[in-house]
Amino acid sequence: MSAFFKLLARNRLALAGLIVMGAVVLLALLTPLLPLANPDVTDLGNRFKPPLSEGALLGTDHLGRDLLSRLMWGTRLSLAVGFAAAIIAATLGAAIGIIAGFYGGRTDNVIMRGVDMLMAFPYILLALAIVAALGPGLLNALIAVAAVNIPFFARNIRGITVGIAHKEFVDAARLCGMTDTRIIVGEVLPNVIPVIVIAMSTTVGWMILETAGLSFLGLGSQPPQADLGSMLGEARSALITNPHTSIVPGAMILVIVMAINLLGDGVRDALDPRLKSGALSRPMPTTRVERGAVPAPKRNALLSVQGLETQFHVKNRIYRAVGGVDLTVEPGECLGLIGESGSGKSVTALSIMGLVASPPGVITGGAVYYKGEDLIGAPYEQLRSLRGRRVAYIFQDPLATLHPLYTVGDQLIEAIRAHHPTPRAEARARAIELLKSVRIPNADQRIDSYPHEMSGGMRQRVGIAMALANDPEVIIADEPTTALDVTVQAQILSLLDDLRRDRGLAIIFITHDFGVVAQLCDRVAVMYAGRIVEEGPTKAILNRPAHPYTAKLMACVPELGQGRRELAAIPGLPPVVDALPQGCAFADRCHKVQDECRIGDIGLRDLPTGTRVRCIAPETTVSEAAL
Ligand SMILES: Nc1ncnc2c1ncn2[C@@H]1O[C@H](COP(=O)(O)OP(=O)(O)OP(=O)(O)O)[C@@H](O)[C@H]1O
Repeated sequence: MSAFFKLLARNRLALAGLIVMGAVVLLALLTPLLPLANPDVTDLGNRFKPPLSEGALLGTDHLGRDLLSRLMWGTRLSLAVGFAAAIIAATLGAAIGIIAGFYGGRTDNVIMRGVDMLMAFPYILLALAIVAALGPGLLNALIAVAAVNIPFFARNIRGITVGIAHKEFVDAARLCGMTDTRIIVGEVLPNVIPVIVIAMSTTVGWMILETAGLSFLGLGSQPPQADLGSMLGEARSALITNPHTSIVPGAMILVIVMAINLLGDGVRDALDPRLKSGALSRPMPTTRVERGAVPAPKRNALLSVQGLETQFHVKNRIYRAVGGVDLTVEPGECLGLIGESGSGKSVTALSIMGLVASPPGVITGGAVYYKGEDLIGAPYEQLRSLRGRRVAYIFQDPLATLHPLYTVGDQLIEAIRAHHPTPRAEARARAIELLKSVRIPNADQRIDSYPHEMSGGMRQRVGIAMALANDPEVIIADEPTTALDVTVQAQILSLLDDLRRDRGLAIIFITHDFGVVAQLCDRVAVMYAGRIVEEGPTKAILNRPAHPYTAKLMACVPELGQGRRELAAIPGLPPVVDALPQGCAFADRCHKVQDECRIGDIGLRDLPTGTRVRCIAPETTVSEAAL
């Protein structure tokens, strides 16, 4: 709750709305206690007194009644009716929407066609018809306003419920044998409540206006009772001669509706959890860079990452996702980047081309040298010309990266023409060639398929074809085979292996899977809590893992034909990256932990096996390794 208020307070307009609305509601609540004149007592001798007159701060109306007093009592009534109508409309509309969306089929059809019929009438006409049928009066106006707003809530909530009713957690609740009522109350309702609150906060102002409208027409509050609409209605005849009688209630309506709308927008933004990490704010075209000294290039590698540090600044917390990573990759070489989920592999890969979304991402240190040129902090135009053309990415889920409404051919052609303006026919021929090179059968026809018409393996090949579209020198593949079955995975791996041999591609291959590393990678870097803990030739690491974490990771992998062996899961969880411990981040989970492991910064040190390890008591000791 306090997080909600903090978020709300960050939005200055919403905060202003909250303060104004709070003051208006407080005044309305305190009205009976304030020393105000009786709002209904007429005094014809004192008609139309101007504002700031003695005994009448805001003047008097056509019957000599005190305008300040009528304004306070009228505001109280208008707010009460507006809020009551909003609560009634939200409750009934949400109930109707949830039932229609949850049960679907005929129930949904019958209910929603009824709602459609109500929505077919203009709001105010429908409200007028209801009041005409029930008779004028404030209660009937409230019923009319609530009734005309029920369809709005029903439609909104039904749409949300349809999506939720088909989610896995609802299926799981059904499988547990829960009744429909329990599923609706326990699973569906908590998910739609934020939407109801948001819809209410943005419509309550509208309902206050509608009630005022009915009172203005004489169908709401009846004389002598004052509400804001009836005050305006009564002042209509003196609009020119005594404008203050209209301005006073009119200004109050304006203030209330503006304040509620600003507050409603703020509530909506604060309730959306994606906004907390800046997900809906427009990301910068490249990751924000705030680094100190820039490390000099160590050697002339094709791509060399040095001391890379990337953080996420979310409110007052700092998540150190990447804490000083060094990597190099040469033409024709495949470097595996392996580690548990959350170890910082993807953030490292995305930082290379400045693709980490800012906000909240910030590169706080290090350098990325591509052919000796530092890419961190490079101008957007330079990065843009390198992205896809020199350094290309393949992501894990091609269904999420391919556009669902364009054919794969269109998307390939766009990728080709983004860097090399070529005639469309030529680009199409090249796209077919690319599809053939990733072994898609019937490439000439498949080019006109939409992503959903292809299998997962084929889509992933399209992703690879797109990465190859501009003949890049480096490909960064972020778990491209995780979502695929083993046969397709083997095909994709052999395809990548052939490509790097034929074209001299450098590949950084991110994975969880040591099997994949063994098959494809020349060298491997093991990441833990944002740092490389072991790095070296694949064979050396697979034969003699030196870091206890690497050894434990490998012990988790089942091996066919190796007899019965206990699969040792690593106890505990990786540390949270906004509170990393001193010394070795793996210490709490390590079976060889000593006091020294928790002190200072442990650096990477070379072992005679040709690997480097960040551990003071490696599994393979120097003398052992030298044997
Ligand atoms: N927008 C964000 N805000 C805060 N923290 C983030 C954000 N994005 C990533 N992180 C954190 O950065 C760390 C590294 O994430 P990253 O995605 O690089 O892990 P990973 O090793 O690639 O995991 P996986 O294998 O599951 O993809 C994680 O602890 C994650 O929680």
